[in-house]
Amino acid sequence: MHCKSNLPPRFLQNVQGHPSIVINRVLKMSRIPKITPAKENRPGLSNTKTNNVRSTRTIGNSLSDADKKCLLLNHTKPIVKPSTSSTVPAARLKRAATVPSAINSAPKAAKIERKPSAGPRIPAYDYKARFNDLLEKHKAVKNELTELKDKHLEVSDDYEKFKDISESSVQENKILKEKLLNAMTELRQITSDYDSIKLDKELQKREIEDLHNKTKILEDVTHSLKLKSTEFDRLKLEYDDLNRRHTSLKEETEALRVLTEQLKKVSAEHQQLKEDHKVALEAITKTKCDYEALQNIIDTMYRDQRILRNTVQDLKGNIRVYCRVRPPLESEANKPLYNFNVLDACSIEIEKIELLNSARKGKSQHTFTFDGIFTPHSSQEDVFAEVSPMVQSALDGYNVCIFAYGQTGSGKTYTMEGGCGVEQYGIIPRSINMIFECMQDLRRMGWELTIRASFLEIYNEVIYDLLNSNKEQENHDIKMVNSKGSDLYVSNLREEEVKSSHDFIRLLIFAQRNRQTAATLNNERSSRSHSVAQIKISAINEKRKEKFTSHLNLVDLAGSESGKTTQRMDETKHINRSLSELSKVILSLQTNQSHIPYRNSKLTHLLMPSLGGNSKTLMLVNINQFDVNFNETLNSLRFATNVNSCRMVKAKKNLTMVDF
Ligand SMILES: Nc1ncnc2c1ncn2[C@@H]1O[C@H](COP(=O)(O)OP(=O)(O)OP(=O)(O)O)[C@@H](O)[C@H]1O
Repeated sequence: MHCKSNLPPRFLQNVQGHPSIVINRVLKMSRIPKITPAKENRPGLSNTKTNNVRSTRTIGNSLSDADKKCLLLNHTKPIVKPSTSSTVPAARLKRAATVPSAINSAPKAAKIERKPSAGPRIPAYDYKARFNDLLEKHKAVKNELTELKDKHLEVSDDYEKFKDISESSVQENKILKEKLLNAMTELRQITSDYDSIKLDKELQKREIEDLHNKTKILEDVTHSLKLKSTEFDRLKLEYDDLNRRHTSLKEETEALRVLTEQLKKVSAEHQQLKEDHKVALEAITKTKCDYEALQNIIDTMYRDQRILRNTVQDLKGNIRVYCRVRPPLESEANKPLYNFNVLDACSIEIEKIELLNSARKGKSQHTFTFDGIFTPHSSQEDVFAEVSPMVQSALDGYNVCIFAYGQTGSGKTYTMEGGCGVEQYGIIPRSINMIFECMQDLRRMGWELTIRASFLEIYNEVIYDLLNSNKEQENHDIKMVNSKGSDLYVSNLREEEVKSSHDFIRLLIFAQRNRQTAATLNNERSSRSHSVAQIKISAINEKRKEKFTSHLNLVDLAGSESGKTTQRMDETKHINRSLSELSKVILSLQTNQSHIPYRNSKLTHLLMPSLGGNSKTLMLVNINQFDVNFNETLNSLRFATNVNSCRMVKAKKNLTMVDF
């Protein structure tokens, strides 16, 4: 490009437009003898070989970028030393070859131009014509010469310019050649580097491929390892499971072995037992027979015992009266006492010496005889020992009534209910204990017992249910169970089944509390009311086809002393009436009256089944030793003596035959 800028525009135009014409002109100029340019300054005309090289170089200088690239590519080919001729592509050789051929073709064209134009042949004899023709030719040649001279001048100028340009081009060419050589060296270096890089790259590529393959293999291995790991886990679980099963099987086997050994032993023992069993069975059969025989004997004995017991009771009397003297309490130590003497097991003597200044001067001495006397030293157990045959009678099927009679503070409640602790238990809790203890023996003899309990209070001839804690009490009337009138019941009265002594004690405590609450509401009511604990015993013996129902009435009577206030007068009226009615009933029974006035008071009416011929009655007359209560004590003892003098007819058992 640099070259182009140094050429004159016209030349450049020619060169760019028609390179062959320029070359022709140059060749033509080389034939002009006047101009003898230096051989080296005339490009491409000395010999073909040089021309070829030069023209190649010239052409190389004016190579297009594409050719240069092509050339570069040829040089950047792998390091194989090419032969000079074979490395040049055929196309390029052809192009290079066209340059000399164009140069060579220039003289031919000049020759053709100098040929005379073809016209009619001048005969040899026509010298004039030939001369004219020669003149014409001479003119033409002369003109041509002039023309050529002008052109020569013109071309000489161009040549000079071209020469300068050529020189500068040669210089440039040299520089470029050097540059090209440098570039070629660099290129070779780069090519070598490139080749080594390429090799490296190839190697790296192979390595990468290797690595890739290895990665792939590794991935495969990892995947297979993962699978193996999963398989391993599964197998481990299976192994653990199998191990466990193995252990348990081992244990089971061991246990089985032990069991087998035991089984052998047991089998031997079983055989032995079988033989023993056979012997035992024979023994049992024999024992059963003996047992049945014994049972019959026991039954007979029990019956006889019962008969005897009741015979004794009958002989003793169905109304029995005991006297109990309570000891003074610590708080009553300073109270003056009257004298009393226990003459024998059944007689008591009380004595009071009246002061000389009193209206009734002298000694007041009274002797009373009862079925038994309990001194202040007698324990609750001593008392119950005498009472228990009555409870036994209730278990034998008799109606029984046990009274505690006496003035307020004489020890009635203590005797019937008792104090705290088992030792202090009175007749009521001891009776229930005895009933439940005997129940076991009766069960063995085929008796099934049902115990029901109710607690009531009679105050001023009104019945109160002590198992009902409501202030508003329902009406309680004494009614007949059936038309025979042998059995009675109290309407709206709660009756609880008791399964144990504990059940009964719980109910007793509940009844006591209800009675105490009523007492606080109504001044000292507890002392002025009759308290009745009813125990109903229902027994059935399926084997013997017998059943009975008996009542055990345990009565804590109201204080028997006369009242001093108006209210007390009213209470005393009721109490005295009921006690006198009780006395009347007992006397009527004693004298075998056709009419027994049971219904004259609530108490006698209620106790009717337990006071009649078909019952047993025990009265405990409680007295204290206080001098001040001497007269009341005397009254109590007189009342008890009256009762004691009454001897009932032989008691009848409530036994009935049952057809199951
Ligand atoms: N045998 C006895 N041994 C010891 N203490 C007794 C005896 N008898 C009664 N007592 C005591 O005497 C006091 C009065 O007895 P208790 O309350 O039983 O008399 P009561 O006749 O029932 O009186 P009330 O008619 O007022 O109910 C009580 O504190 C009681 O513990």
